[in-house]
Amino acid sequence: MTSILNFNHNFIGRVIISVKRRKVRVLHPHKSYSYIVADQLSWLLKLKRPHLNCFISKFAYYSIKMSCTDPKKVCIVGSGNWGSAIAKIVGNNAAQLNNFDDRVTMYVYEEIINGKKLTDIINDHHENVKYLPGHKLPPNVVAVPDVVDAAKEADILIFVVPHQFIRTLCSTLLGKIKPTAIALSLIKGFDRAEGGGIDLISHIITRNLKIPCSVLMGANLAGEVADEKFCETTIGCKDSKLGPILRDIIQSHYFRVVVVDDEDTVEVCGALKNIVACGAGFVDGLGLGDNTKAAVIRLGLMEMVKFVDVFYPGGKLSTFFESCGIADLITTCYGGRNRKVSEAFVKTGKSIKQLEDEMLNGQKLQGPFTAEEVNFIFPLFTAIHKICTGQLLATDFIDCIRNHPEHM
Ligand SMILES: NC(=O)C1=CN([C@@H]2O[C@H](COP(=O)(O)OP(=O)(O)OC[C@H]3O[C@@H](n4cnc5c(N)ncnc54)[C@H](O)[C@@H]3O)[C@@H](O)[C@H]2O)C=CC1
Ligand SMILES: O=C(CO)COP(=O)(O)O
Repeated sequence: MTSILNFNHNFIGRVIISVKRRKVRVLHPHKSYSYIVADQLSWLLKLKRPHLNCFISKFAYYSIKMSCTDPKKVCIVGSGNWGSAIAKIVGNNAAQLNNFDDRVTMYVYEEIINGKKLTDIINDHHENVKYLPGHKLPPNVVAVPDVVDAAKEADILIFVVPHQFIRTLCSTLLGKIKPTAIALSLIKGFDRAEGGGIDLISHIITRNLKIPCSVLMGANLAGEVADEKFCETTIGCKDSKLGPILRDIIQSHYFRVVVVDDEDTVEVCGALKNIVACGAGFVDGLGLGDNTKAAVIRLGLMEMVKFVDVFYPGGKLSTFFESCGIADLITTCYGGRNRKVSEAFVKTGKSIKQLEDEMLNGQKLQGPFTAEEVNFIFPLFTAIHKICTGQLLATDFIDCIRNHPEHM
């Protein structure tokens, strides 16, 4: 049963009581709202008189007022291909859901396109004409060229830049954001740790900005998400209170979220599958068939599992069966940019950098960088790195697969 009660003095909003769910919801005139556990106001529920204009005691009034929280402000740090596709979902959700502020800021690395600033184009025409042409962004998504201006008031920071820019952004943001903010990283990649080895991007964000950072990874080719074609994704979040908040701002009827607590494994999957996708591209470039590509995908998956075992012990095998694992591996090995450029690399003999510039119109590849960062121990990843950097011929790739320890 849901009852609506209007306060008849000191009006602060409407109270919706859901007896079934034992929750009291306060709708503030300024969109602030709060869920109050029914136990706290159980006397109110005991009235059981729907549509009653009731007298609220001072105590109840203040307890409701105090628990009214401001709607959460969201900032998207990044505006590339994926950043813009996710801005479409987040902008729509923020406009519809009471617990989020309508206005979503989006940090845009400023560029001049045909004599106009990209931020002006986005704010005037609601389209990122460079990185996601042909898709309208909701008008409540506001492009901001200064990352501090975009992020300083945000309660939720969604990081979605190519991983090579994260350290600079963190140092710019240090001390300039709300200490209570939380972060969600959509960035697939690693960075080099200062003392050697690799660093997870979410760990860099947490360490540098001193805020918790969860991750979102999945089989999510940006163009298909922007076209509203159905897909799944995985949020890795250890804090059971934050997971639902992050899911609410990101989930839509065509973008379904599963939250798991195995944060590090989710992130490692998102980074490593980009290396395997380069291998899949070599197979395509060499004209080898789907069976060979499947072998590369399988061996890549084995190395991903091993990588987690060695460097992030305690990770769950079940996480590899979420969207962030096998599903993202498959979609990227068939439809991603890493695959596409790697195929062209074999066919044209041009360098990866040259092809990235020629083929991606400013978008960035993550696979070759990541292969360089993990260029040790793992034979498939190492072979892919060596081919990307010209230390090995693409035609030698099959020998690497043939001699992989999995076949010994
Ligand atoms: N595009 C996709 O389909 C998906 C991408 N991802 C991941 O999301 C992350 C971001 O990817 P995209 O949004 O596709 O980016 P993108 O590949 O479109 O990269 C271009 C972005 O980099 C920005 N940029 C260029 N120079 C910069 C600088 N010096 N400082 C800051 N920003 C600069 C550009 O302004 C632009 O926003 C990556 O880690 C990627 O792996 C994840 C899922 C899907
Ligand atoms: O991560 C992706 C899909 O989930 C996109 O992969 P690419 O960067 O290879 O396009």
